[in-house]
Amino acid sequence: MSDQLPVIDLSGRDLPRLAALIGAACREIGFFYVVGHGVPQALIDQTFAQARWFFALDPAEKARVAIERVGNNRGYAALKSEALDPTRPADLKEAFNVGLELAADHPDLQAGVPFRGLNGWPADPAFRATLLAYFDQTQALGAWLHRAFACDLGLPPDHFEALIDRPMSTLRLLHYPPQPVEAEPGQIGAGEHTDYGNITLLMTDDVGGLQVRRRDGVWIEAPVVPGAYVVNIGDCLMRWTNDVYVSTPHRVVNASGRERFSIAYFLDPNPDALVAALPGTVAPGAQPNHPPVTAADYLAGRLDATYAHRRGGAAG
Ligand SMILES: O=C(O)CCC(=O)C(=O)O
Ligand SMILES: [Fe+2]
Repeated sequence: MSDQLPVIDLSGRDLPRLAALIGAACREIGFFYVVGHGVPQALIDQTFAQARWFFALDPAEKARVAIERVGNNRGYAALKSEALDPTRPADLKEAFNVGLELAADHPDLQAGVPFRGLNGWPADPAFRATLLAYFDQTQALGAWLHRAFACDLGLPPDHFEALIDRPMSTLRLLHYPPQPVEAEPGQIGAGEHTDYGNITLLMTDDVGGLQVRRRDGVWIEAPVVPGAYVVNIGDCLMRWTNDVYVSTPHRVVNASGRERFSIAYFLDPNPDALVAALPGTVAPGAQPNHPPVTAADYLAGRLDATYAHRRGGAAG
């Protein structure tokens, strides 16, 4: 079994050829890098610069956009407020989440569509503009990857298009302070977990620390590949493909002695997308592995299990 994750060059966007490479990675390990992805490096650099600016703000400023206040899984999640692996102490990371940006009078908000809500923004308009531009670029890249998935699965390339075009996606800035000496035993940057959505597009700085658990249980490093996105399959797409694609456990151990920044784009489908075994993924005569569920119900169930601030019927 390889101890390296595949690196796939998307330049030229040759769909049938790339779909085969991407599909193989999704079936075998559920993790791959993409280069030639078309997201401008300048925008990536600006987004990291904005992340550094935001996480350096006073605690009181960050608290103004706290996830508990903003709601709908948006805003600032403080250090040690989450445990991705509930059997371990809380994660040594802080985060800032952005969802699909809607006008205050958007009908989805009046209608109470799940996961629709207003983003909470710190005062600097450049922060908002940069993050929204980045959100759009990664959503577009993710949409193209879904064309490749469809092609690999024997479906029309646009199969997912209308199911992911008003997504519940979250753009998440992450900051991992250097692992402190007083960390509790077993406390790491991000505990072992699988992601919840369809795919995650992860950009990291040069610090490293992402680890991926191969299907034989062995942990391997996901080294920094400058400019590349780490793409991984989430549980929702695994379920949608009737477990043909695999979501793979991963974690972050920041043993570098330096602070670490990363930017994750979690691509979740539209709230009302029905996640039911895709045509061709169930063997003739067999039953699907999972009952159908809407993408919103599925995501809500997964987030509720991880985040204390959502428990007890709170709207956010
Ligand atoms: O920061 C990273 O490198 C990965 C974070 C991650 O896996 C997550 O937030 O789901
Ligand atoms: Fe993750």
